[in-house]
This record gives sequence, C-alpha cells and structure tokens, in this order.
Amino acid sequence: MIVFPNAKINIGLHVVAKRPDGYHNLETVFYPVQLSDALEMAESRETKLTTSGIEVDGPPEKNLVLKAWQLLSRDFDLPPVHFHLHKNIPFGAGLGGGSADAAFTLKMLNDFFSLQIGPGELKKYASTLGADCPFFIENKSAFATGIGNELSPVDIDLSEFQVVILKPGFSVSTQEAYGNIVPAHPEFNLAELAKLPVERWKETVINDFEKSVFPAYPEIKKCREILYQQGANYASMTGSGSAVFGLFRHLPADFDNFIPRGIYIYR
Ligand SMILES: C[C@](O)(CO)[C@H](O)COP(=O)(O)OP(=O)(O)OC[C@H]1O[C@@H](n2ccc(N)nc2=O)[C@H](O)[C@@H]1O
Ligand SMILES: Nc1ncnc2c1ncn2[C@@H]1O[C@H](COP(=O)(O)OP(=O)(O)OP(=O)(O)O)[C@@H](O)[C@H]1O
Repeated sequence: MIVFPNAKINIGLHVVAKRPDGYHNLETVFYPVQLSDALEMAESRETKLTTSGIEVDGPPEKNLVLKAWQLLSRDFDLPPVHFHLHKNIPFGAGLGGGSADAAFTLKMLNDFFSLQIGPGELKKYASTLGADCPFFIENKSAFATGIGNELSPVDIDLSEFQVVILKPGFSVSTQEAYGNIVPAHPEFNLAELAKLPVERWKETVINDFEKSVFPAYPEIKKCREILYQQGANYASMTGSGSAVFGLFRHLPADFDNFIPRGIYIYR
C-alpha cells in the first residue's frame, strides 16, 4: 500500500497565549498543498523503516512513522511491517511534513489492517505525536485553535492560484521560534479574515512568527519580498519557518531566474 503525505501551509498564525504546560495556544488556518512525500508499507518479518530522498536527521526509531506504528501497536495486535519513506517535504520548514507522515501512517495502518478506528479517535492518537498532526487526518482546510489540534472546517478554495514555496538552505527550530515570541490576543478572527479576497490578505492575514523570526533570519524575509516583487497576490512565512509561500494568479515564466542560489523552489 502506498500513500502520499502532503505538506500544509498556515494562512495567518496568531500565538495567543502561553500555557502552563509550556505549549502555546494559537489561531491559524491550515491549508493542504500538493508537495508530498511517498510512504509505502508491506508486511514483513520485522518492523523497519528505510528512507530515500531528503535525509531526515536522527535514527529510524525517532522517525514519526515508526512512532505512529508503535503508538497503535500498544492498543492493537499489529503484524510487523516494512515502511519505505521517500522524503520530498523539507523539515524544519513549517510545512508539517513530519506530522503528515505520522498522520498518514495512522490512517494507512487503520485501513490496511481494518482496525475500525473512527476519525475522532484517530485525531486523538495523532495529537499525541505532534500539535500539527490531527489536521492531516481529515486533511481539509481548517481553522485551528488550542495548540493547533482543535479544528473546524473553513471554506477556502485557492485552486485558481499557483502555490509556490521557497525554502532557504537552513531550518528554523519550532521550539526556538515559540521561545522568542510574545503572545497576544488577536484583534480579528482569522477564519473571518480568510474569507476576504486574497488581495486583501497582505495587510490583514499575518503570521506572528514573522516578527520574531525575520530579524534573526533576514534571508527568509528576502524570500517573501521576492515573491511579492514577482507578482504574488499574497506571500507569507508558513508556521515557524523557514519556508515561505506565494499565491500567484499569474506566475511569471522566468520566475526561477529571480531566485538566488541556495534557495529551493517547490511548486
Ligand atoms: C508552528 C506550527 O507548525 C504551526 O502550524 C505548529 O504549531 C508546530 O507544530 P508541531 O511541529 O507539530 O509541534 P510539536 O512537534 O508538537 O512541538 C514542537 C515544539 O513547539 C512548541 N509548541 C508547539 C505547538 C504549540 N501549539 N505550542 C508550542 O509551544 C513546543 O515547544 C514543542 O516542544
Ligand atoms: N518523518 C519525518 N519527517 C521529517 N522530520 C521528522 C520525521 N520524523 C521525525 N522527524 C523529526 O522532526 C524534526 C522536524 O520537525 P519540525 O516540526 O521542525 O518540522 P516540520 O516537519 O517541517 O514541521 P513544522 O515545522 O511545520 O512543525 C526533524 O528534525 C526530525 O528530527
């Protein structure tokens, strides 16, 4: 069985408050995008993970794919499986790639072994693997509150836009980014703002992490500037960076010529 865990972008992100458990309450809109990993699973003599593509740091047992398998194997009698993960989504990018792999592993195990876990229960398993993870269970645009795990559907359709993602050669640690932010209650509700025409988002739909991350990493700010110079109708950092995305009604044919060396382009 093969699945294609996709990335997400954040359309606005407000860090609302620090919680006693050290995590932060936030408000954001998650939107799924096409950029995807490939994850294959087959029954095997022992449970193992092999990888190709972008090299993920850390040993296989720390990989969220195996963590998702371990999580379900505590409650279900799962036979051993061989996973192969081909990694295309850069990590430490704010694109939620690791969380997507974890959520798709849960869904694939549930389907393949007919475990009969309902979507609500699957989301609960997912939230123990990462704050971004429950979104990828339904994988539909959603307004998120709590630590990012309380989701309600939001009707946003960006199909007329081309989504272009720029990623500098370095990553930003999510933990560090949260550590450098001063939480504040937002004036406006993001779910409402996201209903405005995309052309009005530039002034209204804000990712709070840009304020704290841009001064330390001017190259990320530069990526957003380039996207606007090239005619993006909206551009923003996603999550805690380091990737930024642009939404284009018309992407210039010579777009790639304007992207400095060392910056990866995904579309
Ligand atoms: C920045 C976002 O990508 C926005 O979508 C997410 O909030 C991050 O979600 P994630 O990578 O799934 O986060 P986790 O792997 O659960 O947590 C990584 C670290 O980020 C911090 N963290 C994460 C989520 C959150 N709501 N508050 C936090 O303070 C915590 O220090 C945590 O140790
Ligand atoms: N399947 C996986 N894919 C990517 N990273 C993984 C995976 N499994 C474990 N990790 C660990 O998670 C870290 C990346 O997490 P991080 O949350 O920074 O990145 P992300 O997946 O881009 O998501 P986001 O930045 O949106 O939270 C990696 O450095 C790696 O150690």
